[in-house]
Amino acid sequence: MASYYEKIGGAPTVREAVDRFYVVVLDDVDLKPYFDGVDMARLKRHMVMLLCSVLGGPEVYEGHDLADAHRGMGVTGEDYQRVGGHLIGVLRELGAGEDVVEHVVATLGAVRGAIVEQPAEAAG
Ligand code: HEM
Repeated sequence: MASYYEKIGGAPTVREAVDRFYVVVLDDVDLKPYFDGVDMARLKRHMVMLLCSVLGGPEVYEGHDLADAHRGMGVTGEDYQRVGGHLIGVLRELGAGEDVVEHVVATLGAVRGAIVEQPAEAAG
């Protein structure tokens, strides 16, 4: 059975998704300030490896542990939801099926605790 990675078109699709993802994130005025001074080339490289491996590709994630990478940023639950929504949005844009989307949503749920440091101000 084809992996999610193969189904969406492998590394080229993941690279395109990550490029589009950070365009959307940096275009979001609530999120942009987090990325001031960040080496975006390195961040993209790490995000591509992470997403490839999450989707079942052969790439190995070599970035920092997600909790270490985000410690001290004060990422709120609301920010997290927005970032996750942008990622799902670009995956859909690139033709990812619901099975892929569900897998990524589940993974986002699983790593949320490592990244979020403050509760969302309000639900919904
Ligand atoms: C939604 C799930 C998220 C995933 C899977 C994720 C993944 C990553 C990865 C792989 C890195 C690179 C770590 C490294 O280079 O070693 C990173 C760094 C970073 N993330 Fe996230 N992230 C997520 C959510 C967020 C959110 C919600 C924010 C802020 C609103 C954020 C802000 C950042 C910033 C600013 C960096 C750069 C840190 C630095 O280089 O100093 N991330 N993230």
